[in-house]
Amino acid sequence: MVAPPPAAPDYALHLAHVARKFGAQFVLRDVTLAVAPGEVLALFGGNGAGKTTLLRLIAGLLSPTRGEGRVFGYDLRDKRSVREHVFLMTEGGGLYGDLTARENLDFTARMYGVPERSAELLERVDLAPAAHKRARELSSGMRKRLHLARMLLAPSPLLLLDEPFANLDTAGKEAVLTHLCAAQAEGKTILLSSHEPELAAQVATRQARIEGGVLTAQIPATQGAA
Ligand SMILES: Nc1ncnc2c1ncn2[C@@H]1O[C@H](COP(=O)(O)OP(=O)(O)OP(=O)(O)O)[C@@H](O)[C@H]1O
Repeated sequence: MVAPPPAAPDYALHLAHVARKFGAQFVLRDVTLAVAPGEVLALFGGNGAGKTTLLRLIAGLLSPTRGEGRVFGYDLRDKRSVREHVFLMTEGGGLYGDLTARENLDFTARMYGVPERSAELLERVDLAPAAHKRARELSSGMRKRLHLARMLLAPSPLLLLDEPFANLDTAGKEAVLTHLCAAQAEGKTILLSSHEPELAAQVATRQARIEGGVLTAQIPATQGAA
């Protein structure tokens, strides 16, 4: 049975002993995590450690094999409510390849029920010249910029960002940092996975590392993650 959300949840995200396996292999074995509203948590871990799996699970795209979790008080099993509170940015998801960059943003606005402002957002992420290119014709860095524009459009209070700095040039990485800081200043809660500790540390209020299916370190950002 799915429990109702508390009237005033203390946490943006709360996970208790969450595990997830694919076939016989446990990718996440025992993840317990509490994230307060407004925190920016950077997740580190080697290739295949389970970062994307954890983000997809929090976004309601995967179910935990074991354990419990809540997003703003909503049980992870209540996927519809969870998805209403979460924006997930992953390399593979979220964009429609046959739609142009602009059409993707128009569609995102309609999906969230917010006013369309695609031209302005394409300017903000330096993608205006590619407005009429199909998403599948964009380079990976340009697709990342389009994802960033989608993030700016999303009203979701919890942002889950899978490697937001990957495949970007220096200016693009700076732009991501600027937009993340702005999102945090607006009160958003952010979980981001990264292989770039120096960049992530510039915006993270806390850092954690996934290793062997568990979170091995949850430390304040100032102490470093490596
Ligand atoms: N849908 C799936 N079916 C089977 N195995 C999967 C699935 N999704 C992920 N895995 C496996 O789970 C493990 C963790 O993958 P995941 O993508 O979460 O790692 P990651 O930490 O994000 O890695 P990277 O840093 O390389 O992006 C990998 O061994 C991967 O092959």
